[in-house]
Amino acid sequence: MKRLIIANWKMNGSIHLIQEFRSLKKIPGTEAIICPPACYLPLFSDTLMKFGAQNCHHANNGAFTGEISALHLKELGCTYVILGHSERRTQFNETDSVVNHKAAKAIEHGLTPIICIGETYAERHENRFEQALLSQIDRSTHGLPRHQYVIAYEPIWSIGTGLVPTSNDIQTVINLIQQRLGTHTPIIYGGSVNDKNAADLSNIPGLNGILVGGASLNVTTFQSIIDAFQA
Ligand SMILES: O=C[C@H](O)COP(=O)(O)O
Repeated sequence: MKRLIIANWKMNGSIHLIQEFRSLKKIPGTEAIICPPACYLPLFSDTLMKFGAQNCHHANNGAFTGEISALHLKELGCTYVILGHSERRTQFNETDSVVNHKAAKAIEHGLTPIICIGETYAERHENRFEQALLSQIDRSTHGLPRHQYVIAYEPIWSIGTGLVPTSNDIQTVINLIQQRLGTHTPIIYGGSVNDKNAADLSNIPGLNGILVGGASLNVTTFQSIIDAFQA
C-alpha cells in the first residue's frame, strides 16, 4: 500500500493556506491526506487532494448541536477521519468506547478511521506503556474489521514537544500492535514529525506513514516530509 502522509491541521489553517497547498506535488508510493478544520472541507472537493476530518459523531444525525456525522463527511468527499486523538480524549473526555462507536460508524459509511493511541509520559517512564497501549487498542478497535482502519501511534509526550521516540522504541510498539492485530492494519506514527526527522522515520520497517501536526502547516515543509517517504 502507499505510505500515508497525513496532515492534521488541528484548529489551524486558513483559506489562504488551502490555496498554497494546491501546489503540493504527488510523490510515487505516498498518499498525502489533508485534515483541515471541518469548515474548510468543502473547499477541498474541487482539488485533486485527498482529505479527511479530525472527528465525527457516532450517530448518523439527530439533536447533537455542533456535531458532524460520518455521513456528512462522506457526502463532502472525505476519505479518512482521525478519531481518538489524545487532544480529544483529554479535552473532551472521549473514551475508547466512544472512539470505537465513532470508528464503526465511519466504516459503515465508507470512511477509513485513523484511530489514535498513545501513552503518557508517566506510563512510558514507569514502563506501563505496553499495557496502556494494548488496552486502548482492544477497546477502541473492538469488533472492527482489521483491514478497514489505520492505527496512529502518537505518544502523548511527543506531541508538539520536539521529543521523538527512538526508531527502536517505535519499532517495539509496531511489533506490539502487530502481535495484537496482525499485519493487515496499517500503522503510522505521529508526534513532532518534521522535515529533519522524516527520513529516519521513513526507514522504520512496518511503518506505513505518519501523522503530522505543526509541521503540516507549511507547504514547503510538508512537501519535504512527503518527499522523504518517496518509494
Ligand atoms: O496529529 C498530530 C499530532 O498530534 C502531532 O502533532 P505535532 O506534529 O505538532 O507534534
